[in-house]
Amino acid sequence: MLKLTVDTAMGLIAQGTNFDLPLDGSEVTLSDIERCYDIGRVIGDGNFAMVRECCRRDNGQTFAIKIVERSKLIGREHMMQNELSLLGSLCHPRIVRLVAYHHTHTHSYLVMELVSGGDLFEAISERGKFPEADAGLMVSDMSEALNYIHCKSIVHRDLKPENLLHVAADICRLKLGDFGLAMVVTEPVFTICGTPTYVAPEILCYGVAVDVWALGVILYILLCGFPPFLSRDRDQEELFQLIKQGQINFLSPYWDPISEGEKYKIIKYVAEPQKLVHTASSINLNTPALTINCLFKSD
Ligand SMILES: Nc1ncnc2c1ncn2[C@@H]1O[C@H](COP(=O)(O)OP(=O)(O)OP(=O)(O)O)[C@@H](O)[C@H]1O
Repeated sequence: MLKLTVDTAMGLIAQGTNFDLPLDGSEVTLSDIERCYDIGRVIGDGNFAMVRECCRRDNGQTFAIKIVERSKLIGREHMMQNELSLLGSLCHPRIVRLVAYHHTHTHSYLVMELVSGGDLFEAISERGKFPEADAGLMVSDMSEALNYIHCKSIVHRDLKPENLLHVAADICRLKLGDFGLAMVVTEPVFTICGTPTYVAPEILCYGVAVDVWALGVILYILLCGFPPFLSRDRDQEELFQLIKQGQINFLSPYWDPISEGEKYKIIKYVAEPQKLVHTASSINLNTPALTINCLFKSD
């Protein structure tokens, strides 16, 4: 048995018990993993990973285990590194906690806090849209998470409903996960990435403001059930054109019950990051994040 050690650089959490696997990232076998964890049902999947519930055999604690086939990451190894080093360095109640990670010859295993209420994408698919009060709570949680990472100059770059997890079913409180595309920004970046619906217009030159833009898009979807920028033919070029024009429409009858004040705030909110990004080197996104935080509190 190896005594569990804390890797403070990675921000890994000590459990203070004997544990069967090394936590320094050195290679183990699948049977080592299975000896430590009872790996259960699938709770989610993405382009690169399958996420399952798991239970530590020694003390019965449950976690989510993200299983990544390493062959799928060839050329994208940095995604795993980001998730380990950036997520591992974060500790915030609104951000999914990374507990440990293990590698076998073929797979990587990220053991994370289990956030059991399902992701926001599923919730939007089921409920369509949310009352302003619930949307306000969720936006406030996202805003707190963003504020925390932005203060550390970390940009998430893939803020979308699939990466926001409900703490419990029917409770509108969220935690942010999937830091595969996250990076530290010290100067404007010139890479296009993310998911088209949530991509900001300044995709050719941006900073942490891209997360604030995506939050604006999510807020719009929460309130009416469909995205503000949409190509009927699913044409990505057309979608990017619409995003660059930045014209937000509040279609009737969907937006009729929502106050003019809220609509104005959404426009301001989506417009704000663009203004900030154009001030280039000294990007400070705490301001819009706080603005978002107050969106539903001021009326
Ligand atoms: N800690 C967790 N607790 C509960 N469910 C989770 C957790 N982490 C991820 N999930 C579920 O698994 C899904 C996929 O996880 P994740 O987004 O991290 O995978 P990915 O392959 O990196 O995704 P992408 O395709 O966006 O790159 C999430 O949408 C969510 O439903």
